[in-house]
Amino acid sequence: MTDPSVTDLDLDFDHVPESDQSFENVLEKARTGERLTVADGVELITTGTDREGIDQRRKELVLEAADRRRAEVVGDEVTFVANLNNNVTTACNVGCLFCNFKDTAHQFETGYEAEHAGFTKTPDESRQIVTEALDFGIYEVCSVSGLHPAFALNEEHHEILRTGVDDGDRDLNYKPPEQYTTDPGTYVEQMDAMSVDGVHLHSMTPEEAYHAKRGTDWSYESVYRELREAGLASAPGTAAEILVDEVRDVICPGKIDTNDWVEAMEGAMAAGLDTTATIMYGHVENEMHRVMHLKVVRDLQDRTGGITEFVPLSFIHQNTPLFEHGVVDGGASDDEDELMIAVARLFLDNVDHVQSSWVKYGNAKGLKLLNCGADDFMGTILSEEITKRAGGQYGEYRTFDEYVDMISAIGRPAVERSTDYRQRRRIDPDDGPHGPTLGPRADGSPMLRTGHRDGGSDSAHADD
Ligand SMILES: C[S@@+](CC[C@H](N)C(=O)[O-])C[C@H]1O[C@@H](n2cnc3c(N)ncnc32)[C@H](O)[C@@H]1O
Ligand SMILES: Nc1c(NC[C@H](O)[C@H](O)[C@H](O)CO)[nH]c(=O)[nH]c1=O
Ligand SMILES: N[C@@H](Cc1ccc(O)cc1)C(=O)O
Ligand code: SF4
Repeated sequence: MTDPSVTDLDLDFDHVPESDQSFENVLEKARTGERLTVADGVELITTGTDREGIDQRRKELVLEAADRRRAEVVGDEVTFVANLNNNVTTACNVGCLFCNFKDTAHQFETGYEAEHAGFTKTPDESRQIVTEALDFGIYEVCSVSGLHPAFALNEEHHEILRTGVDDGDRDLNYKPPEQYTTDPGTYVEQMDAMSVDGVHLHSMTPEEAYHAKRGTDWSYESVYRELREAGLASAPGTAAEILVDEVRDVICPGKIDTNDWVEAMEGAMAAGLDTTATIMYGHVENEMHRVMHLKVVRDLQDRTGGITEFVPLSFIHQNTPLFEHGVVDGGASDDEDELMIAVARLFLDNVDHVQSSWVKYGNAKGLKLLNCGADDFMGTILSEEITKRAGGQYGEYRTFDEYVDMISAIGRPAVERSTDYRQRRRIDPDDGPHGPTLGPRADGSPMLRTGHRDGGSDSAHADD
């Protein structure tokens, strides 16, 4: 049976790609580094609103301008980090239509008999996973999770939420931990557990921060401060999707809106945390929405200065409700991916780094994008659930040797970096084997594929 909430989607958007600019004028503006307007960005990302489809010759001019800008802003180095992904739980009732990571939370309740593929880790289990990965030399833990109904910031928050539930308030998306087979602990306990031995903990998206303050009048800043005290070091600017509400209303009606996302990010930065920003594109949105999104990010960065990198995430469509219900028939094309990276580089004149995410693009395209405006090539990651569950094919792990080979093959210097880009080490390609050196236990030993706890199950070479 078709889900009526999916078939009734309103894709008749108010915002459509429009520009009163000429492509040549905007290209000249982009080349000289003048700040671009939304109309300018639309002209570039569409290769001219006066023509249908992508004009290949014009596209090359946009990519070339972005590649030059990248060289001016950050030089030729290509950076990456040694990181581990630890998703704490897949339990989530928010119901985003682009997501196949989540499992509806009732399946995690005690008494639910049927088998399911979801998981929840206790704080002790999270600590164990991080502790083991430290021995491989990682120095960043990236942790994003489903919004488990039993998650609360701390014990005080549990008390508030329990009362809310007694009042019959169903909007709180809360059920006490006793109702579940596995208790995820509180957010504070998870942060504390994952920040082992000075590892950099990158966690708590704006959506998760909202969940950690639901039902209270706490500010985002105070919530992020408490998480920071427990060990959090920076926050991922995911949950951004497309920062235009008419698109959010279609693909993630259960999520916080654009203003709330911005408020959460400001709160994180006011609490002293660095952040990243993302865009998840290539589904129902149009080019106008993509550039309006860039403007929201640029304005936020003008006010805060705390965004270290911008990460375009190309929609992985295969196993998602949007694709399965025929709302979209695929993801972004290669042209769209290239132009997204290039226009992000040209439009975001106040964000230094643009990431090419191999988990979304694979090795071959990921490398190409490093010549279209991107300068960062993500991280080793060790385990990737979100893209994999959506049907992504590009594996879960890259070793330092693979990184150095790939980056050297495009004639660029490979550089190991810390999450905040403040520490960097240029790697001599001839001096292998290569391994991380910036971590608490990183002594330069290679991160052997066989040594990884999921060893053998990844498919890092599937794309080449
Ligand atoms: C899966 S959520 C986990 C954290 C948290 N539940 C949240 O939404 O912020 C993290 C991000 O993964 C990205 N994501 C989810 N499904 C995806 C897909 N099919 N393709 C590309 N990115 C996806 C979205 O940008 C989303 O914000
Ligand atoms: N740290 C980065 C990740 N981490 C993986 C994500 O948490 C996630 O599994 C997936 O990407 C969701 O869309 N992914 C990146 O693309 N870039 C990172 O820097
Ligand atoms: N969307 C991803 C990817 C990502 C993670 C962390 C980042 O800082 C940037 C991008 C996430 O789940 O969070
Ligand atoms: S994107 Fe995040 S909030 Fe949305 S359904 Fe997936 S896990 Fe839940």
